[in-house]
Parts: sequence; C-alpha cells; structure tokens
Amino acid sequence: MGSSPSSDAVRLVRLTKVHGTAPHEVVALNAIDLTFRRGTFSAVMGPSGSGKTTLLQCAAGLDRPTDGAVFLGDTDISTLSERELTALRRNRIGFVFQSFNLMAALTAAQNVALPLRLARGRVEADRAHQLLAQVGLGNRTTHRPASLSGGQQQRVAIARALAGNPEVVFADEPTGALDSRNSRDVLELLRKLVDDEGQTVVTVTHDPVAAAFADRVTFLADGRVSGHLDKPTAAVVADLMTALEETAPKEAG
Ligand SMILES: Nc1ncnc2c1ncn2[C@@H]1O[C@H](COP(=O)(O)OP(=O)(O)OP(=O)(O)O)[C@@H](O)[C@H]1O
Repeated sequence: MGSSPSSDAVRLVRLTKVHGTAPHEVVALNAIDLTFRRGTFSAVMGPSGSGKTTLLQCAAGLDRPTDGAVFLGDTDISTLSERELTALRRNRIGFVFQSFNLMAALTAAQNVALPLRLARGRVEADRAHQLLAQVGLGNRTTHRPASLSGGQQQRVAIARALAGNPEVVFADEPTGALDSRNSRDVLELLRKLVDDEGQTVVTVTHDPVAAAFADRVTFLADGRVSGHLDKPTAAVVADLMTALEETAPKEAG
C-alpha cells in the first residue's frame, strides 16, 4: 500500500521557486517533489544557497511558489488568496525563527497569547500558561524576553507557535542563535512534541547534531533533493554534508 493522503502533513509537488527577474533570475527550487509525514520530525539540510529557507517559506505559506503545488493536508495552499493564506498561517501553521521574534515589551505569557488574541479576539491566559508549562516555562510566565535565556526565549517562541494548534510547526534554524546546551533543550522539546503529542515538525538546520534529532533528513543541493537519510546520526549527516559542500557550486562574490 502507498501512503494514504492523510499520512502526509505536507506535500510538495514539482515545487519551483524563481527569485528575482530576468536577467538576474535565481532558480532557488527546481521542481521539488517531497513529502513530510504527519507526526514525524523532519530536517532539511544542504549547502548555503541550496534553497532550504525558500523551501520552508513556500511550504509554510510565507512565500509563493513560481510553479508547482504545496499541499497542507488536502489543501493546495498555492492557489489560496492572500486573505485565505493569512488565515491558514494563523490557524494551521506554526513558525519558529532563528531569532525568536518575540515582542520585547510583552511577558512570556502575553507573547504566547498574541496569536490567540489575533485569531479569536480575546486573551486566552489559561491557554498561554498551559503552553508555557508544556515547554517547561510554567514558572516564567511573567518574565519579559530580556530576562530569559536564548533557549528560554526560543521555548516561548515554540509555545507561541503551538498556540493555534497547528498541523505543522516549521522552524528555520531554531538553534542557530543558541549555545549547545540551549540547543539541546530546544531540540529535545521539539522531539517530545512529536513523540508525545503527535506534532509534525519540519526544521531547516546547518547542524548535524540538530539533524540527528529528526526521524528523517532531506538533503538539498542546488534547488533539488539530493537524498534522504532515515534515523540519522550526527556523524553520518556530517559526512554527507561534507560531500555535498565539496560538490556544491561556488557562490558568486
Ligand atoms: N529574495 C531573493 N531574491 C533573490 N535571490 C534570492 C532571494 N532569496 C533567496 N535567493 C537566492 O535563492 C537561492 C536559495 O536561497 P535560500 O536562502 O533558500 O538558501 P539556503 O539553503 O536557505 O541558504 P543559507 O543556508 O545560506 O541560508 C540562493 O542562491 C539565494 O541567493
């Protein structure tokens, strides 16, 4: 039996993204076919410029494909209007950025409640507290970002991403700004969300140690999928990345 549609959280079909306009076009994604299965932790890796961020942004509805389709569950999000896409990002997708993107003036709980407020028109303080407890910050609800460590700020950002009960949490280099201990805390949290809550997580990373937390690593090279690795170990991922970087086209400039 092939996989049923419901086992695919995200499906990219011939996904193509061209940045810029002629004669300065850059084909960032070149007809990519790729599936992220529901309830799994996926990592996307590849040399600088291989298209990782572009892929994540198209998959999360933050950027529009030039060609091809992006399915979130059964919804082809590439055909949605701006308004529908905004609603979809709010209600069905969570996004975690490398730089946390928290509001400095708001407490941890207020940051987490922000998307709930936008979505439903009222503050859901209990839910914010519950989410912060889930990410191990039940005792930090009134702290502002400046009084939290980087790892704690990222956990607040993850709690905020979970606020709308998203079908998929996308994370672009979520540990890129963290030291190794805080990185591990964040990765263990993402892993736990998948194992205990059945969450679907898709992350872009440069770090083989981070990738080793995933169920599957997909490697990109020059806008195409160059391979997959299931049950990755950091050592094997590092070897594959070295090989890819040695064959990657050199960036101009
Ligand atoms: N807005 C843009 N305008 C023009 N070119 C772009 C734009 N965004 C990305 N690109 C180009 O598209 C290609 C893919 O970029 P992307 O950021 O997706 O790669 P990446 O694998 O995430 O790289 P990195 O690891 O360095 O962050 C690169 O050649 C990049 O220069």
